[in-house]
Amino acid sequence: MTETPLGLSQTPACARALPPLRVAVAGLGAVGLKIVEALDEGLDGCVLTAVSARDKVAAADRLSALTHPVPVVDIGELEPLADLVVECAPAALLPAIVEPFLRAGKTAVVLSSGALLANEGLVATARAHGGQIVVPTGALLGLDAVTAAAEGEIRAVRMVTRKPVRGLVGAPYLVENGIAIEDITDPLRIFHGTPREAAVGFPANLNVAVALSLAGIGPDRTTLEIWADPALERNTHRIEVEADSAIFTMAIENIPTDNPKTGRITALSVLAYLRKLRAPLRVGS
Ligand SMILES: NC(=O)C1=CN([C@@H]2O[C@H](COP(=O)(O)OP(=O)(O)OC[C@H]3O[C@@H](n4cnc5c(N)ncnc54)[C@H](OP(=O)(O)O)[C@@H]3O)[C@@H](O)[C@H]2O)C=CC1
Ligand SMILES: O=C([O-])CC(=O)C(=O)O
Repeated sequence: MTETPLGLSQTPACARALPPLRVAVAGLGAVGLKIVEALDEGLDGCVLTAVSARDKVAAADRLSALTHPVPVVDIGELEPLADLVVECAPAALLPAIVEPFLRAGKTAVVLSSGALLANEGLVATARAHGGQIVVPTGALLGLDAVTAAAEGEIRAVRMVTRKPVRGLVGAPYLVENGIAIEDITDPLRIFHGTPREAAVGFPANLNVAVALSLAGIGPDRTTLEIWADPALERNTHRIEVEADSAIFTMAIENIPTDNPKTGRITALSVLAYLRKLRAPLRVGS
């Protein structure tokens, strides 16, 4: 046996090791492509077996550098090819991607978590067939602490999101309410409400608020402010939780990907989750 830096004994590889988990990725944008590339480079316990993209020709080009090429198929064809799907596509596609996996008793990792609120039946489908929907921490932080606090009593969860203007333009809430932010010179509070309302008004911008609400006291009791800030370069989220076990404040400044709405840490959160699935030492819940 060898000693690891943790002082834990490193035993020889287990003769009864589980086969690698077959992973499919639906959507090859800022999140999906990063996950695909990392899986292709090798991630313990997982193997990429299929991807889905809107434009298969463009996808073939994006995937041309993969060492282990995988089929590019329509989202309805993914399920037989994998044990788990990572949904990282536009929110409207959530049920079409996730439902076949849940019906087969498999796992669906959901990035478009805001769309779960309009598709709550997916939870019943998972329950009925032994599947599981996983909402990763994504672009946020501390959902382990929030779920722990929810085992006791949480009195309040407040979130304030500040984003650069380019991370918010085009959101339906702004269009429908005639709120123009393109030329603002000072920070502007553009929304004050609940994650349920934000999931409708900002479907591509505030998945994090819905994820937080599902971890804690739900999409109607969590409060949310959204600010457009022309001086910001990063998507920032500040969260305050008051519970009978603890009072805590968390903040994150997300460096955007090529998609200004999406932080770099989002894909990394999924990779961390996948790595834990077959790891002999698992840190964090
Ligand atoms: N939970 C969280 O913390 C976070 C969640 N998100 C959410 O995750 C999701 C993915 O984000 P991101 O990668 O930045 O988004 P992108 O817009 O960069 O990527 C989405 C991809 O889905 C592809 N797509 C469109 N239609 C289909 C289809 N029919 N079949 C397969 N793929 C399709 C798009 O292709 P094309 O470009 O050709 O149209 C695009 O490549 C979004 O819903 C986003 O809101 C993002 C950040 C954080
Ligand atoms: O919630 C989202 O969809 C994205 C987000 O705020 C971020 O990346 O910081």
